Amino acid sequence: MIPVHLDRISKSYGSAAPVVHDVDIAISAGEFFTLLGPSGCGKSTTLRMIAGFVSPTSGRILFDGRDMTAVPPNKRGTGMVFQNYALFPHYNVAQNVAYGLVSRKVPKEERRRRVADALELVGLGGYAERRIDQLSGGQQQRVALARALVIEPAVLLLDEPLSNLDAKLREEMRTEIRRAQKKSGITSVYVTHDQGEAMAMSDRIAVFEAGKLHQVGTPREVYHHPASAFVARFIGRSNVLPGEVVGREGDRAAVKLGSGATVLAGHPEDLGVSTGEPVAVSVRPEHLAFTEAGEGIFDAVVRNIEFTGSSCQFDLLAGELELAVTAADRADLPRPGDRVGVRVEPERAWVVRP
Ligand SMILES: Nc1ncnc2c1ncn2[C@@H]1O[C@H](COP(=O)(O)OP(=O)(O)OP(=O)(O)O)[C@@H](O)[C@H]1O
Repeated sequence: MIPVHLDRISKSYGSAAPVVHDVDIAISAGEFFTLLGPSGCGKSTTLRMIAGFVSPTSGRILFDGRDMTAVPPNKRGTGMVFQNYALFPHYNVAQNVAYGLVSRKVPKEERRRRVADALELVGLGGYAERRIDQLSGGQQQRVALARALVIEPAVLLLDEPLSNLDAKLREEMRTEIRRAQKKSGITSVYVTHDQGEAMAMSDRIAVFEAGKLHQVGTPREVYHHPASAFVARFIGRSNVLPGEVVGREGDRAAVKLGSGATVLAGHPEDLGVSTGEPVAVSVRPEHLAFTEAGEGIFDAVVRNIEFTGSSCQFDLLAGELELAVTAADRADLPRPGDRVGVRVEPERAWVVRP
């Protein structure tokens, strides 16, 4: 188990704006760490810099304190799992998994044992002799994972490994990947654009937008204390409410919203919030609740309701501001066209960078 440090790395192609900009991340030994963001945000480029397929324009990649920036990919001790599996179709399962051991000249007996262990680890114990084209997509991805794990890499790198699978299989496989990673203890870096996947699997998540790192935190931290409006909206849903700081109470800022109501909101330590400053406050839909009109932070009209089974999702209009509210299903909920008051659950408002 080794730590990985991305030491202020940037990447530019030609004279265009950097696709990765001054990213500094310290990944702990044994951690399952996810690079998350929308398409084109630079997460795959960052992963490729860790693998060594792409050289940073500036900055360094350190494995266990050792500078790997100039070390070629095959000398870094990384295992890769790709979206398209990249298996050899004319080899059977065991031959595919053994590939990296053959090229490392591992003796035959040891090879056989390690391949069997790796297949066991990914739940493919009885599949050694199967042809690749006789496997489902999920099984092929397990083979790809076993092939990466069998070489006992120092760092496991996974680039959107589940995007070719259907939704149900994706959920099963993310549990499998996490289980295998925990068992092997290998420091892992996972790339995805799927926030649900990132939340479910990761020890910590780095959220990227347009080459810039917005936040690094545990799933709970990025959900409850997003650093920016982008993170608040990208991780789950959020109401991002514009307002102005009018004072403080303890460690929280008093923010006057457009409706004239004031909310107390926590804020990131490094975000100075002084009186008079325009800010945005993030409140999750499940942290807004209904009250009598005139009693909350907003008066609103119910525009639409969606029943999802476990809850009801309300779209409201408060003046020109659209609000999302999630409530547990019950008989006395408001209906479309009703006028309602909306209040914030205590301690649930959070100041974010605009
Ligand atoms: N070889 C290259 N030459 C020029 N531009 C590139 C090259 N590789 C990537 N880019 C650009 O860098 C940006 C980031 O790409 P990257 O693949 O890292 O994003 P991503 O977040 O992984 O997106 P996706 O999920 O779509 O792969 C994109 O705008 C892309 O067009």
